[in-house]
Amino acid sequence: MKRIGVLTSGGDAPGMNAAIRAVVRTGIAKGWEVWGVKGGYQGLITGKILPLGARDVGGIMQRGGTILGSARAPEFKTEEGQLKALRTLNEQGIEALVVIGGNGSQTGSGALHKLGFPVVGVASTIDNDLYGSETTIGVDTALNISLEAIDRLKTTASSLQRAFMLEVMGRDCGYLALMSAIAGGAEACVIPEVETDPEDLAQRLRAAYQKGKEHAIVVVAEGAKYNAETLGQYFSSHRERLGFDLRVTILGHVQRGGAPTAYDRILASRLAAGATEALARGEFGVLVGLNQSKITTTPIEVVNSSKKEIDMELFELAKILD
Ligand SMILES: Nc1ncnc2c1ncn2[C@@H]1O[C@H](COP(=O)(O)OP(=O)(O)O)[C@@H](O)[C@H]1O
Ligand SMILES: O=P(O)(O)OC[C@H]1O[C@](O)(COP(=O)(O)O)[C@@H](O)[C@@H]1O
Ligand SMILES: [Mg+2]
Repeated sequence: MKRIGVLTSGGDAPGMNAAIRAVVRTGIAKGWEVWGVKGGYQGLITGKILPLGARDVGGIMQRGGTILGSARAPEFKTEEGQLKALRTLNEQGIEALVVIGGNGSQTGSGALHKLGFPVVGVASTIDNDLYGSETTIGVDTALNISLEAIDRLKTTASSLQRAFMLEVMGRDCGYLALMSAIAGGAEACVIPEVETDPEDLAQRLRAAYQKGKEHAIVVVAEGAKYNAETLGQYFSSHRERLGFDLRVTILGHVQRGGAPTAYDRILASRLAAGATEALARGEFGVLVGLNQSKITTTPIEVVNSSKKEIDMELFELAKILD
C-alpha cells in the first residue's frame, strides 16, 4: 500500500479532527501517503482531494467540527454518484479509504466495499445510533453540552418555580436524551423508543411539584413522537395541571459545537489508529469501534443490517432517580 484517503461525512462530531490527525500520523508512520477528501462523499464525487502531511494536522485536535469539511451528499446514494467517486479514487491512485462518520456514512462505505474498493469505517456520530461500537466519536462531548444546559436551566427554573422541556438531538435515537437525563438529574425523559402519554407526563410533573420540588426538567429527544414544542403547547394552557409554569428550550446545533472532551479525543485517536492497523492487515469492509474497552472491527454488512438498541434498564434507572 502506498497511498490512502480519509474523509469525514454526515453531521460533524467533536473529535473528528483528532481522528483525521491520527489517520494521517499513523498512516505516515507506516510509510504511506495520506490524502484528505474535502466535503465528505460530495468531495469524492467532484475530485476535491489533497495530500496531508504530519504538520497539516497540527493544532487541530482541540477544535470542534472537521478541518476536511463534511456534507450530506444525496448524489452518493445513487450508483452513478458512487461510480464518480470511484473514478476520483482511481485517478488519484488512492488504494484504500478511511470513512469517519455515522450510520449513513457507513452505508456509503458499505456501497464502496460492494463495488470492490477497500474501505474501513471509523464510528463517529453524536447520536450513538451506529451498531458495532458501544459509543461513537462526539457522544461524550454532546452529552456534556446537554449537561451544561440542564445545570443552567435548573438555576433559572428553581428561581421562578418553573418546568423546562429541554430538547436534545439524536435523530431517531433516544440515547443522548436518556443519558443526559440520568447525568443531569432530570425529572423525566421522553424518547422515541418508549411510548409517552402526555397525561402520564403531566402526572409525573405534578407529583414532582407536590413533593416540593422547585423545578422540573424534562429531557425530550428530538425524534420522540411528542417533541418539546408539542409537549410545551399541550401543557401551556394548563398551568394548574402541572403546578409549574413551563418553558421550552431547544438545544439545536449547539449540541454539536465546540471543543471535544478528553474522552472524545482519546476515543478518536484510538479508533483512527485502529483503522490504519486494519488497512495494514488487509482487513477491509469493516467498522472500527469500541467494545468492552477494546478496539474492535465489525463487518460493515453486519453494521448496516443491525440496529443498536437502547438499554431499557437505564430508562428504568432514570425513572427511579428522578
Ligand atoms: N443508503 C446510502 N447509500 C449510499 N450512501 C449513503 C446512504 N445513506 C447515506 N449515505 C451517504 O452518507 C452521507 C452521510 O449520511 P448521514 O445519514 O447524513 O450522516 P451520518 O453518517 O452522520 O449518519 C450521506 O449524505 C450520503 O452521502
Ligand atoms: O445538521 P443537520 O443537517 O441539520 O441535521 C441534524 C441532525 O444531525 C445530527 O446532529 C447528527 O446526525 P448524523 O450523525 O446522523 O449526521 C442529528 O442529531 C440531527 O438530527
Ligand atoms: Mg446518522
